[in-house]
Amino acid sequence: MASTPTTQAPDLGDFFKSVIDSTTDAVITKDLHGIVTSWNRAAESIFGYSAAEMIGQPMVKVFPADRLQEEPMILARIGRGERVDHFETVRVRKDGSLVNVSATISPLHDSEGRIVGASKIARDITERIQAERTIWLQANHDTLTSLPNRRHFQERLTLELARARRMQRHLAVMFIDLDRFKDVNDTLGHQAGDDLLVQAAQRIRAAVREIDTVARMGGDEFTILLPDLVAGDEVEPIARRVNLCLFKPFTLDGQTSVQISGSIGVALFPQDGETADVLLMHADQAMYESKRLGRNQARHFAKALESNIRDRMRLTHDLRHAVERGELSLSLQPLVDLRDGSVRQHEALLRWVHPVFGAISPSVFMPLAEETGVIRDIGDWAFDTVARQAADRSRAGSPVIPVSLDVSPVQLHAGLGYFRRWLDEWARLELPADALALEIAESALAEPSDGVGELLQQLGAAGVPLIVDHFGAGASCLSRLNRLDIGMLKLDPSLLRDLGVDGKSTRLCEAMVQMAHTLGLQVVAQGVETPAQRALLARMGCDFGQGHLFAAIEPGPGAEVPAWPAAA
Ligand SMILES: Nc1nc2c(ncn2[C@@H]2O[C@H](COP(=O)(O)OP(=O)(O)OP(=O)(O)O)[C@@H](O)[C@H]2O)c(=O)[nH]1
Repeated sequence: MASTPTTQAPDLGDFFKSVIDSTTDAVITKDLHGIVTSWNRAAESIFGYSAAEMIGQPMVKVFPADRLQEEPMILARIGRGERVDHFETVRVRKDGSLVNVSATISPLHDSEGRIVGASKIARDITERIQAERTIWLQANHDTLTSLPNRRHFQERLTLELARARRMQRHLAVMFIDLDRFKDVNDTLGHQAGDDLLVQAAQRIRAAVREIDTVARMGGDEFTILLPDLVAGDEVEPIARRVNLCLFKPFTLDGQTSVQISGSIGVALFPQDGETADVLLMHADQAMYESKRLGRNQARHFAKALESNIRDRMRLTHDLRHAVERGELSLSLQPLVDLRDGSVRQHEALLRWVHPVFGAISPSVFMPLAEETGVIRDIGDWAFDTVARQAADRSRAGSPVIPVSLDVSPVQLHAGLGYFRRWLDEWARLELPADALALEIAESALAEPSDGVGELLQQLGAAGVPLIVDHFGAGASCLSRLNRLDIGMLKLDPSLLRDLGVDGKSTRLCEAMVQMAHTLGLQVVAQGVETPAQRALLARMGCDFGQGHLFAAIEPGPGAEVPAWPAAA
């Protein structure tokens, strides 16, 4: 800065001039019209204007456009003889940059006590404000995604609730939990998981309105605050957009394509809760309802709870007609020979696409089908479909690939008569007896009633290959394996989770494969997802693999984004 005379107020003695020029605070005086009358060295360095450039100029020359209204307010207070203490504001430097200042402005009096202007002492607090901002950002934001964190979200929610109450508006809280995110970490690594979280955060942010707050609550949980709603039904299309944006494949590490989905719960103010805590809790509960009903969907808290029972009744009712309405389909999952990669067999899995609710997870409809006994009709339909397809292939001269069907305890309790029709029909179609296998869950074997044990023996004797499904997931009943005519064991996917990562899990799998082979059983590993798992299983002698690695993750009907569940 040029060494121009800086203080031009004629009434200050040399002593005071040197004191004022030696301070690091800007010391400025102005008249009652806001015209600068003195400007010390520190003012020159803080604002970048020399005294010559400022004296005689309006003080507002250093005010940003959006703060111009502060000057009349300050001058009015000075005119009333009041002081403005530690006023924190922003000013603009000569180079256009902004500077945060804390100013104390006091009235200046002439020798007769009349107010003639104001003195202002201003301190540059830019560094302090930036440090405070950094601390605030760290305390209120998630470092991975840069989204607001739980604490910030709760603060915003509390503020917006107060506003919604005042303005008589609605407000919504959305709770989102990614589905099966753990699998991404487990199969592709934590870094890829992080990458997915960052991309998911960006997608969710882009799917909502500018005024909405998206936060990361931790792990794979996100929340959205939707303020200023006229009615709750505005939330539905937003929830849909969020479901859709998460359902589109993600590219991780620039190359691996991964598909996930999200389960959403919605709670509305005021109908579902009046406070931040209650709304968050209810949105969370509704999110769990979405998970329970098959994931990849959104549920509204009140509707979710109210309609829970109604939905069950409706699904139970509709399930009875699903067969005749053509809503069921079978998806064939290949069992791949781990030695040469050939497909030796298929498992036929049931899919149900409900006309209103969309794809319903088998984990939802199978228990209903069992409770109501409808599973017997559905089982018959599955058998007839499989038999027809096999007969068509056979007639066309193609080899019949063996297929297995899941059989529930309810079907087993129906006795041999139920299966006799299947066996007769299979024989009538001149299909190979060993080309139809039945899969029985390990749990059904644990304590089979006498009738079921006998039935399994009869089926085995009739040449029907029997497979134990989900072996190793529950109470494995090894003695049954020996007594019944079981030909194959399917290891539960949970056994593969830590394969190759954790030595114990790897040894456990190996031991199960050896044990099965000792008993003369073939082994299928279910839930094979990576080439590394496949190679390891092949090395330990496992016969077959089944899972995403072999069946491309095709969306198919089971993976459609379902409709918002309308209250029936
Ligand atoms: N990569 C990564 N993983 C995280 C982070 N924070 C938590 N996790 C993992 O996120 C996973 C959350 O899994 P859950 O939500 O319990 O389970 P999920 O696999 O999503 O299954 P569902 O929620 O039942 O669909 C856990 O495995 C955590 O270890 C993180 O910052 N980065």
